[in-house]
Amino acid sequence: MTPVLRLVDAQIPGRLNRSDLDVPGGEFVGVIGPNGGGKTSLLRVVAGIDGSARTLEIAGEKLSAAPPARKSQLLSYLPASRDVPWPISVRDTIALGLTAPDYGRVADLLGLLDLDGLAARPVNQLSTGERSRVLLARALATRPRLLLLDEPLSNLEPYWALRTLDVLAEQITSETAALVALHDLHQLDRFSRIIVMDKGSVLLDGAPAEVIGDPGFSTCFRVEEGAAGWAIKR
Ligand SMILES: Nc1ncnc2c1ncn2[C@@H]1O[C@H](COP(=O)(O)OP(=O)(O)OP(=O)(O)O)[C@@H](O)[C@H]1O
Repeated sequence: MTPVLRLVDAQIPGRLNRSDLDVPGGEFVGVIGPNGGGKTSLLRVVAGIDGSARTLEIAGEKLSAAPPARKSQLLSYLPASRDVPWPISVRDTIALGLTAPDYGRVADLLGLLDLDGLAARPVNQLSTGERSRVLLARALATRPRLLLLDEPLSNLEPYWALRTLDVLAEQITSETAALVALHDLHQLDRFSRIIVMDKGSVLLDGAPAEVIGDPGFSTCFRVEEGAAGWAIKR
């Protein structure tokens, strides 16, 4: 079956070393790694924003050949920055994620992320966590084949961090996948696969337990899991 993502020989000079990645449908992938490890760089090359790749195909389609409307059905990219300069409403911000007006879909997303009470507010006047939920709703709007989310859990209160993982897991079907950058090591079991980026390369790639159990994991993160939870590696 055609993978949702096929990436061959991707690189951003000085940031991302030559990397290959195959993501079949149904995968919910956590992308972790130390600061500067290359998580954002990997997401940006897959989004077609930075760098180059010999092959970058989403659901078998060459991303660079896709017209903008098709591109937004193939993938959505949520950048790590939550800055939004526009004084436009939450409802209209979510609608901007769509390729054609569909206020039924916007209403569903407002409900899904508990944003009904904020729908008429200017998005640039929300708190950072509130804005995170709006931008996530916008990223989900087209039901893309591939979700690329850079730290969607940062700035969220515990309830919304957990609920966001539930919402994301519910979006995954056999024909879609998600790559989610995060730092919270307590959430790794929620993913079907974990990729560890270190020094601009994929260091580890596998099921959560396999990756956490690899000796390279604690060396790279300089933390280790003990009876009392994660602690600095001595
Ligand atoms: N615009 C840029 N120009 C040049 N180098 C950059 C740029 N952005 C990032 N880098 C460098 O590329 C490397 C990878 O950065 P990247 O942002 O991909 O890491 P990250 O794993 O997402 O980090 P973090 O956890 O801090 O968000 C780092 O060494 C960083 O300093």
